[in-house]
Amino acid sequence: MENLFRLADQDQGFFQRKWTLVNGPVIVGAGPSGLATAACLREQGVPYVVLERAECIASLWQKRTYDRLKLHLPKQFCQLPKMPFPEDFPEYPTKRQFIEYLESYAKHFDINPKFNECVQSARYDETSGFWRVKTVVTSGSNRTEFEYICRWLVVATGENAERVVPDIEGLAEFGGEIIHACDYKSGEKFQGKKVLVVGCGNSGMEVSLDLCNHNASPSMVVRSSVHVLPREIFGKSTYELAFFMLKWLPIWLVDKLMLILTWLVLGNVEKYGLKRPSIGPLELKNTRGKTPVLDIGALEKIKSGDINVVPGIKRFSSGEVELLNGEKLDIDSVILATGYRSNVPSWLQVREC
Ligand SMILES: NC(=O)C1=CN([C@@H]2O[C@H](COP(=O)(O)OP(=O)(O)OC[C@H]3O[C@@H](n4cnc5c(N)ncnc54)[C@H](OP(=O)(O)O)[C@@H]3O)[C@@H](O)[C@H]2O)C=CC1
Ligand SMILES: O=C(O)C(=O)Cc1c[nH]c2ccccc12
Repeated sequence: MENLFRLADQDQGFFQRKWTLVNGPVIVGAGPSGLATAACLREQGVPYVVLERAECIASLWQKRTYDRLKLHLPKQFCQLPKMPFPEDFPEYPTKRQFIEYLESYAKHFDINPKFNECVQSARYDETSGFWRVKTVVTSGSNRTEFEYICRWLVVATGENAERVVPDIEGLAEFGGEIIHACDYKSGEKFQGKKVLVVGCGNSGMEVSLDLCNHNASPSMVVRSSVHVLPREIFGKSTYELAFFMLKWLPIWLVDKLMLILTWLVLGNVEKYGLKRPSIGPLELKNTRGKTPVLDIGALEKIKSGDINVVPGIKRFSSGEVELLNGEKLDIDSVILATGYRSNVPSWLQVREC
């Protein structure tokens, strides 16, 4: 303890840093994982503090998702521990239903995150055996620095904390609207527009489909390769099937079987410009974290030509994009479905081994 007080005192220089000793873990992030951790600790009677940079739980779900979003894995794979989804939820809950469930989950387990509190750094102090977690609390234009001292740190900030915005030549000269997929809500305002969707992950595919459904004309950039799988294979969830097979079979064999089954359901998708990676879908998820696309209708639109699949981008110019094959397209808007990244490396200070 003496060590601890010395530690906390070091920083109390010109302006006083407020600090608290947490008698249990500090959980960073009030998304599904942070909430699940907090609920399990609550049940065990372990105290904790949840720190959340946004002013609400599950901010990615509440603020950075489009209207038509549904879970694309069956509900039994997405519910949090100790409280199942309500019986009347459909197999694939909507974003609204999922948020509603998370809100009632937090309420049920009496989880009260500290909102608007952003972790700046977390460092483990070997001498004292404590974590030192520095935060900034924002309230209007006020910023207050704070520090938590705790024995355990739970990192629950996810893989999608920050948007990835690529630096593509000429993007600044394009002149039309450019948004990231996290700011896309619906295709309504793109009616009649020619839209370039950059990226063909689940976001790129679903945004392109939504644009079609709102009578816009999307071109979707596929710069490398992508695994498109059906959401269901012969009435069974593809994810469930893969999950089941993995109990008995090695991953390479499950990958082979999944690709055979996928071929039976979807046919050869490479002829539509959707080249498959050389590594199987599960192996790719495992080694590179790249999620397969679970098709919910975009493929039909690609086959019918309503979604135009195009190769990588060379450069943008005013109202136009030039592709790597030399083709030039007139476009009105650009949607960057270029993915997300974790922000953990920017604040978690771990010693290099
Ligand atoms: N219904 C659901 O449950 C949904 C789930 N998700 C999930 O959210 C997570 C994020 O998905 P998503 O937003 O699609 O991001 P992803 O990281 O999965 O995909 C990003 C895409 O952008 C491409 N890309 C990146 N930079 C460029 C560039 N400069 N030029 C051309 N293409 C580029 C990537 O291509 P490359 O592969 O060549 O790098 C890739 O196709 C995933 O886990 C996904 O499964 C997303 C939407 C819906
Ligand atoms: O949606 C995600 O983030 C997933 O991880 C889905 C997923 C991972 N591995 C799979 C294998 C087959 C189908 C879906 C998935």
